[in-house]
Amino acid sequence: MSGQIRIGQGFDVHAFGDGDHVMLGGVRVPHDRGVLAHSDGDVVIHALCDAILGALALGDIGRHFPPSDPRWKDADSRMFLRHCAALAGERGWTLGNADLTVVCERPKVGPHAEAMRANLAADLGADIGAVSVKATTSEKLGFTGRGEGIAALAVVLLTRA
Ligand SMILES: Nc1ccn([C@@H]2O[C@H](COP(=O)(O)O)[C@@H](O)[C@H]2O)c(=O)n1
Ligand SMILES: C[C@@]1(CO)OP(=O)(O)OP(=O)(O)OC[C@H]1O
Repeated sequence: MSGQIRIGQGFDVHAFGDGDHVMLGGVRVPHDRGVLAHSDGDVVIHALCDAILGALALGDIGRHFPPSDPRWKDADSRMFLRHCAALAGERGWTLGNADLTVVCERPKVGPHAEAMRANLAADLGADIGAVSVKATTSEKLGFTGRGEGIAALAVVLLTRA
């Protein structure tokens, strides 16, 4: 294979707080808690942005969208993702695939995984078959197990001819 490849990984956590939903992969998932965040607190998208930025060696999401900047207050994280996808595209990189794991006891992610994949694939300009969304509990262990917060991990592969 004569093309180039790049791999990137991302991880994000948000604490639960008051609220009635969490945003996951751009999907509004009903829940008895919300998350504490400057933006809409979408851990899936934040981890995915960091994976893309990592593959590009362009820092992290906080460098591009500082939490101190009032422009990003309550921001729709899909805008962050489209920005990161554009940075990759401008440099000639195409998504090979993205694999995401959400870690929480609740809410159940499975029923929303297909809608999340569709949103993420649209924002990445990728085929939905290249975007995977999985979930696991942490078997009641740690901060996710105690229901204190939600975490997400992302791995991406970028390709360039
Ligand atoms: N928030 C979650 C957590 C898990 N799932 C689904 O349940 C399966 C079993 O989870 P374990 O942690 O007990 O292995 C998991 O494979 C997911 O399919 C979920 O949808 N949402
Ligand atoms: C998304 C940003 C935007 O200000 O803030 P938060 O929503 O707090 O999310 P986090 O993952 O903690 O940090 C990254 C920031 O760029």
